[in-house]
Amino acid sequence: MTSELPGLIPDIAAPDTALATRIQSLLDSKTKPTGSLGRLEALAVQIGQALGSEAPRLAQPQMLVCAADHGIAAQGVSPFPVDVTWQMVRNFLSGGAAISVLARQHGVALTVADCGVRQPFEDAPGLRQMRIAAGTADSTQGPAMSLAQCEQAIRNGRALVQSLPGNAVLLGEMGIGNTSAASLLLARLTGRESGAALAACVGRGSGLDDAGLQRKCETLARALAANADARTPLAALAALGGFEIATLAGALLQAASERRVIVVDGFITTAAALAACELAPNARPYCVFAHHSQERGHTLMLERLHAQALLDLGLRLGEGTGAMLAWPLLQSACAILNEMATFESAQVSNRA
Ligand SMILES: O=C(O)c1ccc[n+]([C@@H]2O[C@H](COP(=O)([O-])O)[C@@H](O)[C@H]2O)c1
Ligand SMILES: Cc1cc2nc[nH]c2cc1C
Repeated sequence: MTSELPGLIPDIAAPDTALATRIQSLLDSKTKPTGSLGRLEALAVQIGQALGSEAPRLAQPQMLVCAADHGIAAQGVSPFPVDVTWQMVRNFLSGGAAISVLARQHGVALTVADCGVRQPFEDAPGLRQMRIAAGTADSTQGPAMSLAQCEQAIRNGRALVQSLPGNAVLLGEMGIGNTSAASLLLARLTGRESGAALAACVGRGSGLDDAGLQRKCETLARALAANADARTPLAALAALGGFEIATLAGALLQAASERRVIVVDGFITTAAALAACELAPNARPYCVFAHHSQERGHTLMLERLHAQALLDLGLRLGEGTGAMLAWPLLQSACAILNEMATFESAQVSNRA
C-alpha cells in the first residue's frame, strides 16, 4: 500500500481462508470423485471467496473496455496507425467488433471508456467520457503521464466501477501502442531492463515482423533509460503505462474493494493487474486470469502474479475478448457449487 497517497488506494479485505475450506468441503460432498472437476473447483472456491458466500451468484456482469492512445506509438512500435484506436472504439459502440459480438452473445453489458484517445468522441450510448489528455506523452522522451494524470486515471477507474451495477467485472482495453506500455511495466516491475531479459518482455503486439520487433526492443530500452528514476509501482505506472492501463488498475482496485469478481483479459489488462497488485496485494485473490495471450511476456507476467490462466486459445486481440470467452466457465463453476447434488441427497455411495 502506498501510504503517501491518502485515499487513492481503497481498503481491500483479505481473503477468508475458513470460507475457502468450507466451500471445498461442499464441493467434496458433491456426486463426483474428489477433485474430479479439476480447476473448475478452484475457480468455484475463488468466486465464493471473492463474493463472500458458500452459494455465490454472479449478478449483472459488466464488460468494461478502456481505450487510450500512446505517445510511444510515434516511434513506430506498432504496425497499425494510431487512428485505429478511435476507429475501433466506434466499432465497439456500433456493435461490430469482436468484443461487441461476444458480449452480446453472452448477454453481458458493454461499457467503453475513453481514457485518453487522441481524437475525442461525441457522446454515445455505452461510452463514458474519461479522457485525461489526447494520448500520453512519448515515454522515450520522459514520463508518459504526470503523477497527477496517473492518479486521476486511477480515480476515474474507481468511479467507473462504483457507477456500474453487479458483482462481476470483466476488463479489457484498446490502444495502438499499448503492448509497448505493458512490456515496459513488466520490465520495470520485475527488473528485466536490458538485453535478453528485456527481450523476453517484448512481443509482436498487433503483428510486427522480425525487424519491427527488434526496433521495438531498442525503443523500449530507450524508454526505460529515459525514466530510470520511476521505480515505485505508482511512478512506474505513470512514467511507462498509459491512461487506459491506469484506469483499469483503478477499476480493478475498486472492484476488489467491493468484493466483486474480476476477470482479467490478455497482456495489457494483465499489466494493469500487475501494477494494481503491486499497489495493493490484497487485490490479487479477486482476479481471475482469463487466458494466456500469445504476446511474449504474458507468461512472465502471469508467473509474477502466481496465476494460471483458464484458457489458452492463442488469442492476441485484446478488447476483453479472452475475458468474455472465459465467462461461461465462471458461470459453470457457480452452477456446480449451487446445483449439484451431494452423495447424501442423491443417495449415491461414496467409496467402498
Ligand atoms: O490482449 C492481448 O494479449 C493483446 C496482444 C497483442 C495486441 N493486443 C491489442 O493490440 C493493440 C496493441 O498492439 P500494438 O502492436 O499496437 O502495441 C491493442 O489495441 C491491444 O488490445 C492485445
Ligand atoms: C484492427 C485492430 C483491432 C484491435 N482490437 C484490439 N486491438 C486491436 C488492434 C487492431 C489493429
